[in-house]
Amino acid sequence: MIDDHAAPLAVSMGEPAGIGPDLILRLFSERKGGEVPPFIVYGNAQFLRERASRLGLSIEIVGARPGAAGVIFPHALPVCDVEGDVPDTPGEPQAGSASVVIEAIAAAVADTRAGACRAVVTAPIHKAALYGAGFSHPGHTEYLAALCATDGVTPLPLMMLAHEDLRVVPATIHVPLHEVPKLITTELLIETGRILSRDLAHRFDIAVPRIAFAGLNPHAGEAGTIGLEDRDIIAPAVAALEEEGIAVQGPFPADTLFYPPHWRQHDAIVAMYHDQALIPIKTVAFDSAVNVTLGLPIVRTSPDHGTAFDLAGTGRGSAASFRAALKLADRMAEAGR
Ligand SMILES: NC(=O)C1=CN([C@@H]2O[C@H](COP(=O)(O)OP(=O)(O)OC[C@H]3O[C@@H](n4cnc5c(N)ncnc54)[C@H](O)[C@@H]3O)[C@@H](O)[C@H]2O)C=CC1
Ligand SMILES: NCC(=O)COP(=O)(O)O
Repeated sequence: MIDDHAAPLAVSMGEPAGIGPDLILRLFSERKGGEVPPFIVYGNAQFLRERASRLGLSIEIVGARPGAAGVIFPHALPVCDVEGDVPDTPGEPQAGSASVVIEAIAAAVADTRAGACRAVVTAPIHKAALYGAGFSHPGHTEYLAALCATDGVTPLPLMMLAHEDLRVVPATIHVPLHEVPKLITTELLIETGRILSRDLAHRFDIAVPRIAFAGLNPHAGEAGTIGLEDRDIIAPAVAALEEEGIAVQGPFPADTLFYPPHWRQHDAIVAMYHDQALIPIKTVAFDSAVNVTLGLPIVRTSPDHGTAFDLAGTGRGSAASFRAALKLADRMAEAGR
């Protein structure tokens, strides 16, 4: 039986043309002192050797399975090799690398679901580069939910961006803005509130999570005079969650909800769409916020940023959010034990 306390984190390599591999290699280089929890990379070992060499990092890269990662990590980077031809072309995604990127995520999830790894930490992907290889999801969040389907049932995944005391959850995720009003249903918001409350308690040790809902329209609809969704869809969801004993409030006008004295009164804010949630948190904490997927049977985190093609292969760029993602995955996995 696997002692999952000693199991590594599973880090998927992400887009090879992006900054993700650079940051993984740099964080491995900084592992001494125990600040970075042990991890195993799912990706192409030969490509990682080439990127390390480009960055001037002297790193031994060893093919491994998760069970051996803890022993290897102090002296070499364990890599669960995903075979394929992955050229090292920073800033220029290659169609031929896409299947490796997709398989790396699937393998990391499979090993984590099997208990061989403690949590999944994903490096950023460039979705457009993956569609030619059959990828059909708008992001990791949706792909991870599909990979976690059980008996044909796909869990509802929540995207949460978390930074110290500010946590935001967009109720709709990767969808065009014009589709948002029809996708926001009372049922979706109730389910979102339930999952958020449960996972904040279970994974973040917040005994009674306080959740605020943002409105959709200016001034949360101004009593139904500037749009009806706030009154007719969001308010009933808040009332239903309150009936269930969940500490919820709202809908609040979104513009002033992100005024610090307001958001500090809540453990998490449910926003109605992607940018309503992500603009405030990336504005105050771009360097250190972490993207977390809730609602899954596994822990998944990732840095809050994307592939940063302009920085890939240069050694520049901040590893702070990626480091925070590793540390948060470690803490969440521990909290859920
Ligand atoms: N979890 C994931 O897989 C994510 C993937 N993406 C993907 O990334 C691609 C590029 O997206 P963009 O909107 O351009 O966002 P981006 O985050 O890649 O870049 C935006 C700006 O932030 C800078 N930046 C990003 N990471 C940085 C770091 N670690 N240190 C310093 N500066 C950094 C970049 O240089 C750029 O100027 C898209 O294909 C998008 O879908 C975006 C967000 C998350
Ligand atoms: N802007 C963050 C983002 O879109 C990340 O999406 P995902 O790949 O983690 O689903």
